[in-house]
Amino acid sequence: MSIVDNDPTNYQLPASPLIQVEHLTRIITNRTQKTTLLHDVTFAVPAQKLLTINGPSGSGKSTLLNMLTGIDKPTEGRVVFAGQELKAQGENALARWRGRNVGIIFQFFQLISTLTAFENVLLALELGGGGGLPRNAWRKRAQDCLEIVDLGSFAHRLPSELSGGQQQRVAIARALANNPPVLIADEPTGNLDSKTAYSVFNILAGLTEQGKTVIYVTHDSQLASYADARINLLDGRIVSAHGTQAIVTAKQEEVHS
Ligand SMILES: Nc1ncnc2c1ncn2[C@@H]1O[C@H](COP(=O)(O)OP(=O)(O)OP(=O)(O)O)[C@@H](O)[C@H]1O
Repeated sequence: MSIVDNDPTNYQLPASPLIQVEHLTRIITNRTQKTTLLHDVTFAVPAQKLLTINGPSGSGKSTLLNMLTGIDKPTEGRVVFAGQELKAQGENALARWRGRNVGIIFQFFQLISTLTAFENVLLALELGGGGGLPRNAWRKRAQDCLEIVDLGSFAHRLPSELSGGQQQRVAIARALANNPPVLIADEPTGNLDSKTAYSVFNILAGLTEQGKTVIYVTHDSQLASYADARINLLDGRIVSAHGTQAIVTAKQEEVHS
């Protein structure tokens, strides 16, 4: 077991972590067996950086994301977000916390097909309460979010009139609508060709300069390597990490990549 912060390009003072993941273990028990989906996972998510969670199918990425968003609870360990432990909150409080603090971006965009790009973003403001803005500022905010992802002139198109990459940019605009400090993207480019994937990755990476902390889950190790910080998972354990304080729990002979 070792603590690593071994990226030679990480010469700046590390930003203080916004999210601390401490000894997370998730075990599922059914009638016949116990399955360990995550095993003693510890790392810090640096504020205003993009951190990738990388690993092959079945390595535990989605399980870990569900803990980070408070959708699932760990069997052991805890997630501490800006000093507050998630587990300590009830379901309703957690849902409110998610609405204020986390914008989620999905692999298949999950835009509402009958609404325009603008209306999809506006709906997020209506459902999320506008991120502290008065109602009369929401339409401008929706348009501004589309401008951030360079889709201002596509605001009145339906999702079916947009390319896959453009739809994912609308989904990023929607995630930004209520101005959360953290964006969590679950295989956001898994459904896109590599060139489009790279441009969507760049948009998300660029948002760190506007103060956002981005957690980006991907099975694409090349894309993951462009990130400020990354952890690599295999069989529910961290097998390596760069640019973040993480505890590697895999034994050397278990590392396949
Ligand atoms: N409810 C469950 N019961 C038993 N095993 C589960 C359950 N949910 C997930 N698993 C197993 O846990 C492991 C981790 O799954 P997880 O979905 O977190 O992986 P992943 O890295 O996100 O994979 P993918 O890239 O394919 O989405 C897998 O082996 C999966 O089969």
